[in-house]
Amino acid sequence: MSVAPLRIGTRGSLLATTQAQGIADRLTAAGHPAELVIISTDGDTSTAPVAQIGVGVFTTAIRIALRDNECDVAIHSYKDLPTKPEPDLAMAAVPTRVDPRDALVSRDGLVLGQLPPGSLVGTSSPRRAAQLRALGLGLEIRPLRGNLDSRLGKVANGELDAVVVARAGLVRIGRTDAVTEAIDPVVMLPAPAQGALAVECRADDAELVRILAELDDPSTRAAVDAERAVLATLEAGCTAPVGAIAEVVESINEDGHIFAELSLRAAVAAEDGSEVIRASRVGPVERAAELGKDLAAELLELGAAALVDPES
Ligand SMILES: NCc1[nH]cc(CCC(=O)O)c1CC(=O)O
Repeated sequence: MSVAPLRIGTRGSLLATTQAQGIADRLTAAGHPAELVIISTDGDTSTAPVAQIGVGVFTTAIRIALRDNECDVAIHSYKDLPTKPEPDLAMAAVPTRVDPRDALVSRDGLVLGQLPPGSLVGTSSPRRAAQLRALGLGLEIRPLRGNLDSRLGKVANGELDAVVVARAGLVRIGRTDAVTEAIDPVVMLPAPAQGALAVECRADDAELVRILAELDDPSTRAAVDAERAVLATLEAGCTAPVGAIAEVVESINEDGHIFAELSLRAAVAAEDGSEVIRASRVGPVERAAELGKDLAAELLELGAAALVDPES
C-alpha cells in the first residue's frame, strides 16, 4: 500500500463530515491515516424537494468520485443509497448503527400526542407525512428541507410547531437536547437503513476491502439488508412511504440453547394517511435479505402496490 492517506469522500454538511470524520479517526487509529475529501451532490446544490430530484441525489456524485479515483472510500448515509446493486463497488463496511428512530422536535417540549389539532409539523418525507396523517391527530404537514440546523431553526423561530427528523442525525451533530420525543416504531417506522452508514470502495481494491472490513458490524449489516430488501422488492425508492426496522433478538430453543434471530417489521402507508399496511416476521440472521423479500411479498399480497405507486 502507498503511504498516502486514504481519501474519504463525503458530502460537506455538518452531519456528513461528522460521520465521515468518525470513520477517518477509526482508520487512523488502526494505522491507516485518512483524510476527508468533500464532494458536492445534487442534493446539496438544489433546494427542490428530494422526491422531485430523483434517486441518488445525495450519493451519485460521491460514487462518481470514487470511480474516478478522486477518493478511495465513500461514506454515505445508508438510507440515501438507491437499492440498485453496483457490482463494481464493494459495501466494504456497515458500522454499528445509531438509534434508527425518527425524532419529534417541538416547541414547548410537547410530545406527538400533546400537539393540538392544526399544529404545523415540518417534514418533506412522504413516509413521515403519511404516518403522521395516519395518527389522526389533525396535524398540518408542511414541506421541510435544508440542513438539520435550519430545520431545527424553523421550530425555534416559530415558523413551525414541530419537525420530524432522523434522531441519528441529531445524535451525530450532538443535538439530542432538541429531541422532545424519540418516536416509537409502533407509531412511526423509520426509513430502511436509517441511522446506518455505508462505507464503500472500489470492488477491485482488495487490500482496502480487507482494511475496511474491520469497521463492519454484522448485526447492523443484517438488519439493513433485511430492511432494504423490503424496499427493493416493493420497487420503492428512498422517498416512498415505506418504513422498516430490523433488530437482532435473542431466542431460545427447546434445549435451552440461546441463539440470535432477526426480527423485521415493515409498513407501507397511503400518502393521505387513510391506510397503513403492516407486517412482521422473525427469521435466521443469515437469511436477512430473504426475510425482507418474503415480508415485502406479504405486504404486496395485502395491497401495498397501490400505496407505493398510486398510479398503478
Ligand atoms: N437525506 C436525508 C438524511 N439522510 C440521512 C439522514 C439522517 C441520518 C441517518 O439516517 O443516518 C437524513 C436526515 C433526516 O432524515 O432527518
